[in-house]
Order: sequence, then structure tokens, then C-alpha cells
Amino acid sequence: MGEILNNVRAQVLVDALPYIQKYNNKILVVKYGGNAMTNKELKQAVMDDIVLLSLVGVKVVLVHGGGPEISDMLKRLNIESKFIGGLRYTDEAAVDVVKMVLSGKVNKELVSLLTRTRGKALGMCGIDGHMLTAERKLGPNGEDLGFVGDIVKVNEQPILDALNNGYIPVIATVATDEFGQSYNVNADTAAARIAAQLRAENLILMTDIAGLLRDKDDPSTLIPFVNVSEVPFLKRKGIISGGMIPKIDCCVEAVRRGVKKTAIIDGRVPHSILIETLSNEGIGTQFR
Ligand SMILES: Nc1ncnc2c1ncn2[C@@H]1O[C@H](COP(=O)(O)OP(=O)(O)O)[C@@H](O)[C@H]1O
Ligand SMILES: CC(=O)N[C@@H](CCC(=O)OP(=O)(O)O)C(=O)O
Repeated sequence: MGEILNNVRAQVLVDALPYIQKYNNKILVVKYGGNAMTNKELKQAVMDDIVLLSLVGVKVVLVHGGGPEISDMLKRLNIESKFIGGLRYTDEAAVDVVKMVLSGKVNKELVSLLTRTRGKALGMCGIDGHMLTAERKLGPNGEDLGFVGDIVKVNEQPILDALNNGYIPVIATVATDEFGQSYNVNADTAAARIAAQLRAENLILMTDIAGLLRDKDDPSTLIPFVNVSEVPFLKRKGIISGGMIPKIDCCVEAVRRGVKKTAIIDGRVPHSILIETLSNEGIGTQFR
């Protein structure tokens, strides 16, 4: 029994070798957020995966959200929270809260967790090193969204500097314009733009569902591969809806901008990042 188990363990490690070689020195952008970030054990499993990948030579960039935490804090401060087309209407008071929660609380908690997992992490937001420049974004029907930002420029240098010095950059998606106004940027969108600018090998968007499903209430209907040219048809058919729409748009943009592999994976599955990165099958929905 012990011998069989040892053989299986050895085989799993050996099977990972070609993938470790493939990703060696390549950039992998992981977006972590939403409800996938609220469970403590799963959060530790995600940190373990990131530290492991970075120790075997993958240049991991962690871009995080924190929507549920922003909503909690806005509620405690009695500031109204509403979403238009999946984006949070962000007035002047709310943008301060977003900045505090994302760059102050969530970012530092992730850095601290990675550090305690014996990773070398460096937290920053889009304002640091003039990384993310944004302008005001309007809603899908031209609605005012307050200080929600549309990224107009990504300066990849601070990210590369951190990577080249052996750090895992941990990025909160707050951006600025040329006048110093801060903007709230959706974390999926920011991750896609950052991955494209870095010419990343792989972009992984973690969420709290198995991936893109033909029927969103039936996990057995997972679509494992999607060609980006099929997306307009899937939208017309109503298969892609709600929070999945901006996520899929990000995947399409990342693939079109040259990211080699983009996937939406289930953050509720322990070690889903390792399965996605170090196996042929992957997990979730892959876009190409
Ligand atoms: N075809 C689909 N397949 C999977 N999820 C879908 C689909 N259409 C809509 N959704 C919804 O999109 C949600 C994921 O988006 P969202 O909640 O914004 O993610 P996150 O909080 O991780 O950023 C799913 O929980 C699901 O309710
Ligand atoms: C403009 C906009 O909607 N910004 C998001 C930023 C955080 C985010 O994207 O977090 P998740 O990935 O956890 O959803 C927000 O305020 O919730």
C-alpha cells in the first residue's frame, strides 16, 4: 500500500515537470477576489500555490479584488452601494473607502499571508510607481459611475522591478489620472490589462463557480474550451449573463492582446491554480 502511494506521489511530481519547465521564468497573472477570497482555508491554499509556483521559477503576479469587503465597509459607514452593469457606482466618499479597503486592508492582508507562507511579496496599488493611469468610465448606457476608472495606460516597470528582484507583486486595482484623482477599477479588467502589458504566458481569473457553464445552475454543463470568436454567439444565446459578462470580456481582451492562455477557474476547489497550471487537463474554462 505504502509503495503504491509513493509511486503515485512520485508520478504526480514527475508529471508536473514539463509544465514547470514551460512556465519557468514566464509571467503568470492570477486574479483573486470576490467570494473566492472569503474562506480562510481556501485563501491559505491559494497562498501555498502562489508561493510554490514562485519557488519553482514562475513569475507570479497577484492582482486582487475585494468587492465583498468594500461592500461591508460602505455598509458600516452608511454609504449607499449600487452596481451598474457589474460596476460599483463610486462617489467621492466611496472612492476613499475603496482606496482604504483595497490598498490598506486587503492588499496588506494578502502580503502578510504570503510572507507567513515564506513567500517574498511586495504590495502596491496602481498609484504606486505610476502603474495604472485611468480616466472616468461611463456605464454600458452612458450612465455616470462616479470615480470608476477605465485604464488608459499600464506602466509595467514597477511590476517587472519587483519580479526581477524576486518578489511576488501583489496589486490593488486603484488607479490615478494626471491630476491625482483616484479611481476604482474592476479587478478582472485590471488583471487582463496588466497581463496583456506584461505579455503574460497565462492569466487565471479565480471565481466562485466551476467556469463558464451552458446552464449556470448546472455545474455538469462546464464548457472547458472557448474560442474567443464564439463569445458573441454565446452572449446572443444568453448563455453568458450577469457577473460573467465582464469576466468573459476580460478573457477575450487578454487573448486578443496576446496573452497565450487565459482561464476562468473555480476558487472553491483547493489548489485549483496548481491543477490549472501544472496539468494538461487544467480546470475550469480556457479561452483561446
Ligand atoms: N454561463 C455562466 N456560467 C457561469 N456563471 C455565470 C454564467 N452566467 C452568469 N453567471 C454568474 O456569474 C457569476 C460570477 O461572476 P461574479 O460573481 O461577478 O464573480 P467574482 O465575484 O468572482 O468576480 C457566477 O456566480 C454566476 O452566478
Ligand atoms: C468598479 C468596481 O466595481 N470595482 C470593484 C473593485 C473590486 C473588485 O473588482 O473586487 P472583486 O474582484 O472581489 O469583485 C468594486 O468596487 O467592487
